[in-house]
Amino acid sequence: MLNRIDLRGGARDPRRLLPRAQLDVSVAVERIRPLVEAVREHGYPAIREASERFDGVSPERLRVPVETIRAAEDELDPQVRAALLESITRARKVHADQRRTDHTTTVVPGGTVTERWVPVDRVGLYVPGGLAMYPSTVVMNVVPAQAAGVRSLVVVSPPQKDNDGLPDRRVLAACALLGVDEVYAVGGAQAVAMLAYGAGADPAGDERCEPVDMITGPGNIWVTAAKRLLRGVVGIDAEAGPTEIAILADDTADPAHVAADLISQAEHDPLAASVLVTPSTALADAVDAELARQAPAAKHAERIGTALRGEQSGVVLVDDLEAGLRVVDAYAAEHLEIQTENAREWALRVRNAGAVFVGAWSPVSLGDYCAGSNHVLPTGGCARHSSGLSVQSFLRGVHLVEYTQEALRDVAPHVVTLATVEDLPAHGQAVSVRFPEGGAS
Ligand SMILES: NC(=O)c1ccc[n+]([C@@H]2O[C@H](COP(=O)([O-])OP(=O)(O)OC[C@H]3O[C@@H](n4cnc5c(N)ncnc54)[C@H](O)[C@@H]3O)[C@@H](O)[C@H]2O)c1
Ligand SMILES: N[C@H](CO)Cc1c[nH]c[nH+]1
Ligand SMILES: [Zn+2]
Repeated sequence: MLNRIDLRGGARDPRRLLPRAQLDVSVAVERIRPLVEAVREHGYPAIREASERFDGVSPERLRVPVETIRAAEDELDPQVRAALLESITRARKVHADQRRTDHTTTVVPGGTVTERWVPVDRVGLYVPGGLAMYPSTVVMNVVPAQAAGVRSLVVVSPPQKDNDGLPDRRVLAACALLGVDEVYAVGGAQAVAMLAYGAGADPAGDERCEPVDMITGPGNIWVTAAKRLLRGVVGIDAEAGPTEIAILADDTADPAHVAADLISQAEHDPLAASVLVTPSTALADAVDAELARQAPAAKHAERIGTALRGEQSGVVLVDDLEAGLRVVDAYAAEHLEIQTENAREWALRVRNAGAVFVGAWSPVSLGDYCAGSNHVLPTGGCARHSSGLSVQSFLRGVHLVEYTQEALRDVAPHVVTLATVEDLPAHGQAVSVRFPEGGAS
């Protein structure tokens, strides 16, 4: 069922040979550029037009009334409430430990640098809602932002035809559980553009959305493309686009579990990627047989089948686990499962992955909801340079530089020398002028 890529015999450039979708983010950026421009120029009317076109519904007012958010919590199924609260509690535990403390370094007597961690002021959190609904993503966005101390949080999520053009009810309830009361019914690239540029007074009323300083959260390829396009106008977290799972497995792995995990992430999107890397042809054959058995019976069989058959998915055959490790490092998956003997030892050697799931009892689905870890993770190879969402994503390190007169006098000749080397003498002069008696050059 899965495409086979045979890297046995020492293929030299695994990164080029590994499966990845052709419709990549750079192509999508050009397609959404006019829409983003229209939102910047026209605000609400352009957003409405895009919602009508892509979501088939455009609510009269984009901002969800606070009473509607609260009512969604009141109406929440008790079992769903309990599960969300468990997810919030576990996520809060892990994220509380991520908070960095300010630190002062005494560089020389009288000369200190203090690093202060200052939260971003206003943040826009994207919660997807196209093919699936994501109350869990409210948790994964909001918990780290709150732990960082962000003062102003706004959630955007696509309008739903079956909820009067409001975002999904469970998404609204999760917002209420976390105390978020600024929510807009808008999704896709238009939501990202609205957050970045703000949207002025709505002709239909008096609402307005103030621009944010940073946008975080996952989404489909259009959302990811808009984040890439608007990076710089606003800060963004890593690109967290269509989901990916890679599994490094040997003969000890259970093919039924491996197949179920590959299917679980293929369920997100026809563009999702499911990749098995193994030295065992016996396992590859058994997983294929399991996929053929399990995938057609899944609720979302159609998009699962599209994702599994797509060029972005496949089985990569390698000589041994050492070669497999090089392959998964080159691939840099959003999620990497290690289902091998001594899984932890292999996991600790992984350099590039959004998150690593170790052994038979830590499937990606656990991390999606209730492990305590964050599920907003870098895709498309971005795990080579970026991390998943964390408290740190919402903090900026600001240096406080404090030198006494004596400490500045001591180092002044070095500053003047470096300024002269760079032919920026005014820099040196800004120090020398403070010591007219000399000694600064
Ligand atoms: N990497 C991560 O951390 C992570 C986490 C959760 C989900 N995901 C991914 O998020 C995605 C969720 O996708 P989804 O579709 O369910 O919800 P979504 O909210 O991301 O996308 C739906 C929105 O896309 C917009 N849209 C559709 N076609 C468009 C077009 N041609 N141009 C501009 N906008 C368009 C619609 O307006 C709609 O509001 C999946 O790909 C899933 O794999 C990733
Ligand atoms: N697997 C997704 C991250 O790529 C997160 C998620 C949310 N709900 C289910 N799964
Ligand atoms: Zn998932």
